[in-house]
Amino acid sequence: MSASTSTSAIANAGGPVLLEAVGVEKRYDKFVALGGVNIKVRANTVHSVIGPNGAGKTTLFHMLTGTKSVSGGKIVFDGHDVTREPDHVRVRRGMARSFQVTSLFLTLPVRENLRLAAQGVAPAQALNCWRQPTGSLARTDTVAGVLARIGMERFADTPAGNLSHGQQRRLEVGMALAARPKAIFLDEPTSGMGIDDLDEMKHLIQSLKSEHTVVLIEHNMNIVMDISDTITVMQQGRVLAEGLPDDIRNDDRVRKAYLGNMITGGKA
Ligand SMILES: Nc1ncnc2c1ncn2[C@@H]1O[C@H](COP(=O)(O)OP(=O)(O)OP(=O)(O)O)[C@@H](O)[C@H]1O
Repeated sequence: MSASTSTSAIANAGGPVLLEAVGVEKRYDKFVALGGVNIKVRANTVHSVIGPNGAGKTTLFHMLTGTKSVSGGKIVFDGHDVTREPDHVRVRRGMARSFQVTSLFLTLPVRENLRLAAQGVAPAQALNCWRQPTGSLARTDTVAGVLARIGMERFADTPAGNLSHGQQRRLEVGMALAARPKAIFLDEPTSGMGIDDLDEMKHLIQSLKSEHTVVLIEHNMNIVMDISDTITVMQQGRVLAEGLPDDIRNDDRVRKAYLGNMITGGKA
């Protein structure tokens, strides 16, 4: 299966295209990190990006969310050409990215973390007294909704630094949700998690697509195969294949390039 032959199956999954990258390139001097990536993410789906280390997954996230500029190509989000827009403008358009633990205020309770995120305050800005929080001051409803969504109501008053690793990872997702985004970008949300936390994170991600669109980088193939509507496989800065989980699982080139033992138990 190639990216093109699976298009008809993908066309039936999810809503209209919310995010599209066309021929996106990223070069670092002569090194080509992305060599012309095309991707279409449909609304209210979980769209996973997988591939071996160094394939360009995180670089693609940087391009889509605007944390780094493209060397070529085009990115359209929610009907707007956002290719040259910086990340904070894309956030206002409805993109949110979940960063790792560094995005938490460790000494503040969970509820306060979410309240600040709902106001658009990131830790990097917290000490910048010149920059006012945006939005209404008390986003009580948003915070309550997010607490319920991430299943952390009983930890609302617990300082983020006292949470377990798995709970902190869920709170990071909550921080992104507090901005009430259309699309949420999760970069390895299960990394370093124990088995119990994995299941909760899996259900949380799956639950998000009723109200959001999820773009996910994830190395845990059980989770990817269980919850993805569409999977894009990257290799050496290009899209190797795209399709439904079953298509990807059975794709010979994907098995050779990446999955192999990961999904077949060594019987590939
Ligand atoms: N600032 C940079 N300067 C030069 N090369 C870079 C830079 N950032 C990333 N790269 C290179 O681009 C390639 C893609 O990196 P990227 O982090 O996007 O891969 P990845 O698929 O996310 O990998 P992983 O699964 O290990 O996180 C790698 O070879 C990496 O070394």
